[in-house]
Amino acid sequence: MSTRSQNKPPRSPSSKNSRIGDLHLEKRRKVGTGRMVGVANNTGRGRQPFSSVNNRQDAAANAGDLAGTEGSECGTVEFTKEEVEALLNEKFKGKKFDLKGKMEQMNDHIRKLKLCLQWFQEVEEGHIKEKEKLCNTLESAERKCTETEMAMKKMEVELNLLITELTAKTTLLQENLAKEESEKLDAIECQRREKEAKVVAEKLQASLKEELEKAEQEKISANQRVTSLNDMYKRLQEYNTSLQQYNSKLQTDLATTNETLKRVENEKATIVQNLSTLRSHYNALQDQLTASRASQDEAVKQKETLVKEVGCLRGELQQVREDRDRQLTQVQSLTAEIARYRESTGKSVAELDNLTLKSNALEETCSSQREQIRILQHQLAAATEKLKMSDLSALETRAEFEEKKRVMSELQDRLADAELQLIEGEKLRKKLHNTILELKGNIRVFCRVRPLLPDDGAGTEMPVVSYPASMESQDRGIELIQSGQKYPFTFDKVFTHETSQEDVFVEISQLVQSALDGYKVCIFAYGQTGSGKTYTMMGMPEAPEKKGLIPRSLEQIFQTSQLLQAQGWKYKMQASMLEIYNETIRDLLSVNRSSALDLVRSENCGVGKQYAIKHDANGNTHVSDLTIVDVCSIKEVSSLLQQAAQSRSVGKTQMNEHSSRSHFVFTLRISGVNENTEQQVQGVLNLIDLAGSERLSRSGATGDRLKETQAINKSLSCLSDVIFALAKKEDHVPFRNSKLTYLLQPCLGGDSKTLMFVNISPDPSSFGESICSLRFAARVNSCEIGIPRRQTSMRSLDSRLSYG
Ligand SMILES: Nc1ncnc2c1ncn2[C@@H]1O[C@H](COP(=O)(O)OP(=O)(O)OP(=O)(O)O)[C@@H](O)[C@H]1O
Repeated sequence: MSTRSQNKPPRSPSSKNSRIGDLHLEKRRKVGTGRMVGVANNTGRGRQPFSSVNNRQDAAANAGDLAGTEGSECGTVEFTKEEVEALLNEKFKGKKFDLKGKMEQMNDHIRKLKLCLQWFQEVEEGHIKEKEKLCNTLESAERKCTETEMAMKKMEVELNLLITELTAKTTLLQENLAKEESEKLDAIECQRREKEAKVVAEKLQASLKEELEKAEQEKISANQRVTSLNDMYKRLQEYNTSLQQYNSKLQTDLATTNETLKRVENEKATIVQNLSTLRSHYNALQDQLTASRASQDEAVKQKETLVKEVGCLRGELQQVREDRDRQLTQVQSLTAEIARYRESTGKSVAELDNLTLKSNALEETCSSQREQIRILQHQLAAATEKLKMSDLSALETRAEFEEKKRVMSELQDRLADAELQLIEGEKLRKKLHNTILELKGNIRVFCRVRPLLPDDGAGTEMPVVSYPASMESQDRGIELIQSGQKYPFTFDKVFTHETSQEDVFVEISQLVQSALDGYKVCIFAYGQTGSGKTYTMMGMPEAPEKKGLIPRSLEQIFQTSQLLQAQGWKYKMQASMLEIYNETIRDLLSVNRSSALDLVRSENCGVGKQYAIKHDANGNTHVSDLTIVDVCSIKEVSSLLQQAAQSRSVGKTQMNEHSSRSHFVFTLRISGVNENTEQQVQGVLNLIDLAGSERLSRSGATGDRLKETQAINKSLSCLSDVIFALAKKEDHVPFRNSKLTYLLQPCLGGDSKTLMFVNISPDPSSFGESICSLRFAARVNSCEIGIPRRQTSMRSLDSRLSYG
């Protein structure tokens, strides 16, 4: 057993070869011959059932024994390789002319050969049945996988629709809520303003009330003053009346006095008359004077008394007059005082009027303010009502919102459940996908035939490529035809010249997806120059439908990584691009533009930047000093691809106008971490466009081109050496013989998922190269590499996203 196979993990029971080996073992046990010499060991791989023969004679004798004993007993005989070889090499013994003896020996030999043939047919049938069984298992697994994928996609679409609907509803509700909230805020603001206005109005009312009270007080005091003035006026009027009465009394007294005076004067006149009478009488009396002197004296005395009396009366009158004047002065002063009082009363009245007016004005202001207050109160009541209403509606909206929130959280729970289911489904899908890949073999080979080009020798010869129509090799078989002879090949998939770029990509999209799941994935295109490798890998990026696998894979990687964000995955991508030209590595993303010159110098003088390839324990490849660029979008990678395309070594050959003269290696390192599960994955996607193989005789190359072609052919032959060594499970695999094989070591000999495209030209003149390519591809197809291993771990607290 080789060192490589010792290191390999135990093979799964589903492994095709071990199952065939087991079948053999079982069959042998059934036969019960006990002749299990080396079968279990040697047929364990299913590919080399026979060990080399050391002693052919013994083996032939064994075969003879076998044919003689078991063949007759059981009808089924098994042969080892040694036995078969011994049988084939068996020489007839006996004398030269013992024809009978030889005849018998020949008959015996023919019988053994028939038995051997019968055994071969049985083994072949067993193989075919097993193959059919495996095919059926594969188909059912694929069907299951497709169904699961369909269900997942459907569920995803439904969930996306649900999420969109919910998001729209939430937005609407949030808008409504925001509207309601703003209305509520407006109402609150309005209420606040109204409250302020109310407070101001109340303050105003209070101040007005105070003023009113003051005015009323003033009014009361004024009224009191008016009342007191009125009282005084009344009293003065009364006094005036009493004075007038007194005056009139005095006038009456004066009149009485005047009457008395008149009476007195009348009396005086009477007296004078009396006097005259008396004088006459005097005369008479003179006579009587004497007689009457006495009477005269008496009369004089009387007169004196009367004069005294008149004087007294005059004094009295004077006194009365003085009294009257005094009274008059008093009346005048009282009148003046009354006038003054009247004046002051008038002033008070005016003041009172003024105050009344002011009071009226104040009352009017008060009433208008009251009216205003009433309106404001009305408005306040309306605003409060509105506020209540908006509070109610806000409550309703809030309740509705809460309800919606509850529904939403329910839906979110359901969504989370569905997402969990999705994750589970995704896990199942990955598992199934990996099982399928394991069943299919870890290094798979797809064949692609390009269409005939105008420059090809179309129509001059018969077509060289055909596709068998049998169900068994549908989409998997290809036949090369030359001179009526068919050379059939079967691969994992055969794409005809009509297959579009998209259809090709569909077949590898799952493999690309594996890189995101933490696998190392390697896809490379192999074929003669001009067979469509660059078209397959890069395509024509300017025409979207003709985009090749590299841009399509990157688009898928970025799109899927975006989608996986919903499941908590965060990815970091780093891209690097290099070419191997004449066994020298060139960094295609180097900013140092002189690298091309370096290259020429390095080739010619053996100097220049040396990029060293190293593999670590995890099977990760590092190229020292290589530019690694962090990329976040397809746009960034596209511009890097453009930059690389411009730096690539391209030349014109007789077979291709723009021939890639180097191996182009695009590497995308993917580091993912799941924030929810703390799971970490590290995948690598290697996309390689190999330089075209070319026969020197056909290439017509000379000088540098010849050197290039030789370098290309050498590295490709190193690649085939590696593949052959792997196929033969040799102890030593010459990975280090070329930069290309050393770079691809983890993909070819490690735990990567590797896919090779073998590109074929349908041009009849390329038949030779095509058959070489197909034979090489068939060899690769039979090659086993390690079981793909996913690079996954759990994130520790302080770990960072980094490349190993
Ligand atoms: N499937 C296809 N459909 C249409 N045209 C194709 C297809 N495959 C290849 N071609 C055309 O064939 C020509 C050669 O293809 P391409 O340059 O891809 O070959 P190549 O194998 O990369 O050659 P080299 O090894 O010399 O670089 C190009 O003009 C390309 O457009």
